[in-house]
Amino acid sequence: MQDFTESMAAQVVRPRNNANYKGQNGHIVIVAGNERFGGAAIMSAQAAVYAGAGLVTVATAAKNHAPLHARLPEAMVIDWADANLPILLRQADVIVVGPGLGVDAAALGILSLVLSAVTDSAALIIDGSAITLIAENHIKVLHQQTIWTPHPIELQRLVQLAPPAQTDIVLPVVAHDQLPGILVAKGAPTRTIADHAAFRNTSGGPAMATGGTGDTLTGVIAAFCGQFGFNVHVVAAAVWTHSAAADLLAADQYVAVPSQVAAAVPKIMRRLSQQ
Ligand SMILES: NC(=O)C1=CN([C@@H]2O[C@H](COP(=O)(O)OP(=O)(O)OC[C@H]3O[C@@H](n4cnc5c(N)ncnc54)[C@H](O)[C@@H]3O)[C@@H](O)[C@H]2O)[C@@H](O)CC1
Ligand SMILES: Nc1ncnc2c1ncn2[C@@H]1O[C@H](COP(=O)(O)OP(=O)(O)O)[C@@H](O)[C@H]1O
Ligand SMILES: [Mg+2]
Repeated sequence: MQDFTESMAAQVVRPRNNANYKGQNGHIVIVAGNERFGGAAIMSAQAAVYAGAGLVTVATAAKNHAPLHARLPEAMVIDWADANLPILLRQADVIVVGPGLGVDAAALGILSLVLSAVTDSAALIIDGSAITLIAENHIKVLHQQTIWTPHPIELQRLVQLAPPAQTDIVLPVVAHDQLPGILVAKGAPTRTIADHAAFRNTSGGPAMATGGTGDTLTGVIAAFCGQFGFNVHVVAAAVWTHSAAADLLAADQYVAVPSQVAAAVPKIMRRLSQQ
């Protein structure tokens, strides 16, 4: 497994053309946030906006609409029970499903809807509750452009491998056999794995050990795929950038508060683009 460094991230995050417009930077649809976990949807959406997504729409429980708009006016919103959601999902360049989704019957229904609406050309980021639901219900995901973002316990649910067995040698084999697309095995360090490449992240640290850090990562990965395409280097660069933003805060804060991490991402992207 190869270290993923700042100079590798700088090969992904290049300066924008002068004529660049929002339609070229990806329409992201984030399906997230039940009545308890609205914050997860807000953090994912904030990170997507701050990492440069062209358009961000959040499909979430009705209760979360006003708080989302108050915190993040850049994001659009749709009720996740709205009959138009499948149309929106079919228009998306990148879909995030799972942060704060919950694991009840309603959440399972929404996840099934997403899995049936995603088009072949869209990237699909599966996180949090969606991973737990897929594992518990033995759902087979066939979508090729999938990005899985489990923490070690979610990964254990998914592939029946306890955290100590999630080694650099074993994970690529298991990912190849069981998970289509790209695996982001979060931890210290996070490893980003595809069929022909595997990277160990070199940024980040324990200041990130707080609820919401993973929700924020989903938005950064989504925005990177929306702007730079779907491949393992782009995803590893998103992981590096998210943790580097946390490192920036950790230089003079004990805790890298997730919404502050999102707010620091544009600074890191600017630094990368100037290299
Ligand atoms: N503000 C919010 O709305 C938040 C919502 N969240 C959502 O809440 C749902 C449940 O997620 P959770 O991850 O809390 O619950 P889970 O039940 O999936 O996993 C939690 C368990 O995993 C363990 N764990 C996590 N990382 C670990 C590591 N690196 N090594 C060893 N053990 C580890 C925890 O200690 C805990 O026992 C998800 O949908 C998530 O997106 C969380 O992100 C927290 C914040
Ligand atoms: N000690 C640590 N060192 C590096 N990264 C960490 C550390 N602790 C947590 N993280 C990062 O924080 C994130 C936690 O994700 P997750 O558990 O899904 O959070 P949540 O679901 O609460 O948003 C991952 O990206 C993980 O790599
Ligand atoms: Mg999580």
